[in-house]
Amino acid sequence: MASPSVLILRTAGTNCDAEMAHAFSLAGFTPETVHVNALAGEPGRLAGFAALGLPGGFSHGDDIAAGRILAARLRQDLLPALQENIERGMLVLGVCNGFQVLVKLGLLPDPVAAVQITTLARNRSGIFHDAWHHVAADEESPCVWTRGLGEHELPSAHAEGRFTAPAAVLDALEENHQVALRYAGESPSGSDRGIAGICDPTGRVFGLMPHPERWTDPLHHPAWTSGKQDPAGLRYFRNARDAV
Ligand SMILES: NC(=O)CC[C@H](N)C(=O)O
Repeated sequence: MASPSVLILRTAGTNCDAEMAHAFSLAGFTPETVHVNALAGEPGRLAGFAALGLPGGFSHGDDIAAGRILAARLRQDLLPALQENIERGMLVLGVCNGFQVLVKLGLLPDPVAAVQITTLARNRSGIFHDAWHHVAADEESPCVWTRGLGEHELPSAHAEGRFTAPAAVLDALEENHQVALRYAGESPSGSDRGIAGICDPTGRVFGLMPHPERWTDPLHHPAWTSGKQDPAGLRYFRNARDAV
């Protein structure tokens, strides 16, 4: 079978696009990195891709709030095209700044409604947090990206990672198993209910604050010399490949 293609979306300030493209290619995808200006001029291009990746970084300098400006740009120029392609089965992954964009655009938690009902606020500590920690996937979640992952480690690097929403929204997300990923220990950001990542009701659209694309090789882990390292980050991308 031909290698499925993934569109990696970038704009001014994106800085994790190369790592994300590499992770997808290790899992068997053919990545193509496209600037938002090019895609906005030709939204029909999305139809040629099996998956869409929104990488981490500091899009538009995190001005106003992280992900806010790119989300507004996507709402203005690409929202119907994104919704149509999600509806036909396109997989979507937002990592860190990409998760912030998905949440602020409202593609998470529900791409059909596309209304913002959750946010990623400043970390409770008030500082940029950069460390490895334990996370746990909800095995009952429909999320295709986290299938079979259980508890594992991932690195994070963010200043605005505190997932928060009204209690009724959090209750609904938990009930539907849309909280696909939680911090297993203390949340580095102070997220409500330890939330690290959520998916849409179909499980195909997924966003998370930690960076799976930064752990695709045993040598990426700080304890690599212990020799016990199975790069869990790569499994997210392999799961997507299996789901295509
Ligand atoms: N690594 C990232 O994508 C960082 C996201 C965003 N700039 C923040 O600091 O919260």
